[in-house]
Amino acid sequence: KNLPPGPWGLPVLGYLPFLDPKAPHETLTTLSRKYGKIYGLHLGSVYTIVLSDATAISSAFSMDKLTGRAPLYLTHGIMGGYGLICAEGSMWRIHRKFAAKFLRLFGATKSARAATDSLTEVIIREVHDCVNVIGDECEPIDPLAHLQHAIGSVMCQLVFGKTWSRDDPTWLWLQHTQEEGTKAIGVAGPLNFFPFLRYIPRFSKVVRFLLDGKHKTHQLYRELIEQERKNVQADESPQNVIQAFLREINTTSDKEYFTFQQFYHLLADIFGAGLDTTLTTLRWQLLYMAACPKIQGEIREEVDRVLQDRPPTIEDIPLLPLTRASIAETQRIRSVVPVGIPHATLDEVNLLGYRIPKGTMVVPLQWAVHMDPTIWEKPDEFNPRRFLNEEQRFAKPKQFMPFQTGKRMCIGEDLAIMILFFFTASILQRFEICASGDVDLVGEIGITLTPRKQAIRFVSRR
Ligand code: HEM
Repeated sequence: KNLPPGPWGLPVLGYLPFLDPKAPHETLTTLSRKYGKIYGLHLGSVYTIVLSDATAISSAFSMDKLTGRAPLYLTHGIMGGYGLICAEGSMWRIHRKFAAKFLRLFGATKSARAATDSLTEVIIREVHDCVNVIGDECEPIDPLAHLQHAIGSVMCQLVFGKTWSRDDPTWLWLQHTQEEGTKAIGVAGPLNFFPFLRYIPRFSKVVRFLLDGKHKTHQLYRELIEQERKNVQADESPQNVIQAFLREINTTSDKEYFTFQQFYHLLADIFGAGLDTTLTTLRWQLLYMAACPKIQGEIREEVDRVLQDRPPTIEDIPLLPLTRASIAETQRIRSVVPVGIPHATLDEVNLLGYRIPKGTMVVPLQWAVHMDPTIWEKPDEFNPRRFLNEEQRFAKPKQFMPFQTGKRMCIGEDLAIMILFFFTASILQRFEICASGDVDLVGEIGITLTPRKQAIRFVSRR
């Protein structure tokens, strides 16, 4: 049938029982070293191909026929194909365009320099508040709660047009639901491949939990929409995603795609996709700073030399190439989504000479690409300088793809880099980050690869 090579699996279960549940990305990477840059296997009933080469991923993900989402129970069953992350076809196309438009409008993309000032202000306010709160701590701490509040507040401002104080019960509840939801999705993993498992008590409980969390957050979004409705000014451009969507409902000719069901899912997607990934990256970044004091010192020296005592601005990004490179190196060495976010074929396609059937799940194996020793010398070593060119400017090789590539590439890359840059530069301006015992750089795999909870020391430099 001209399918790619790959390992045999068991009847019904396919290769699932042989994946290391604690590190599926490593099992898949080992297979890629054996079978090559494209191989196929069955995960339950889902036929899957795994790509572990940057050029192959780029050419695959540039095809229209590969813009589908993997046929998984969570994306298609629980999310029902709504929102942006799980949508396909016209729903996806229309909302991707809409999302790109409002991100440009809010200054969250490189091509929107004019509007970036107000967004910078929002981020700097939260960074400032965050470093002050961390500065008040006397003991080693896990900065998770402080960073979550700060980055969460940036996203809340952008998406809902409001923020909450750090001890507000609604905000604590929203963060908790988000966190537990992410864990539950991890537990529910096998359901993706065997939807019938939802009739088994252990899994039916998880499904109920996820659906319940979804309905309750949607209830909150409904209230936020009603509050925001009063703030919409007909003659002003929208200030947040809620206002942008409310305006679009009135002006669009694609009314059937701008329903309230879609509204709630889209808010959840932008908020969730923006918060979890950026927060996890920043946590890894601080851990690597603690684990590599010499590199931290060099970055701090750059920050001090360029910024002195003033807050960073967007124009500083190219002026601090080592700081920028350290963010990229963190994203390489600890891919937030090591297995990548899979796509699906909407029709039969030909890929690298193989016939890939319609409905195949296509995995862009970020871990294999980012840890390939033939591309990255000593890939296990944290070395930001691999992202500097001969002129010592920041440069991204094409094999670096934390945001993936092609038609469905992350729409929040510029925003994520802005947030990560402002936080990293400001934290290093104010503190020396020191280990408090061994730094655990292994992490835990769920939907994302996250650091284990652990304390580090923030030693004030003042
Ligand atoms: C370090 C931070 C981030 C990382 C590593 C990251 C990574 C990714 C990846 C790998 C994808 C899948 C792309 C694909 O399917 O080919 C994605 C999609 C997406 N990201 Fe991000 N992301 C980050 C930050 C953000 C932010 C700040 C936002 C908020 C605007 C965001 C919004 C989205 C959305 C809405 C999608 C779905 C796009 C689509 O399906 O068309 N992300 N992201």
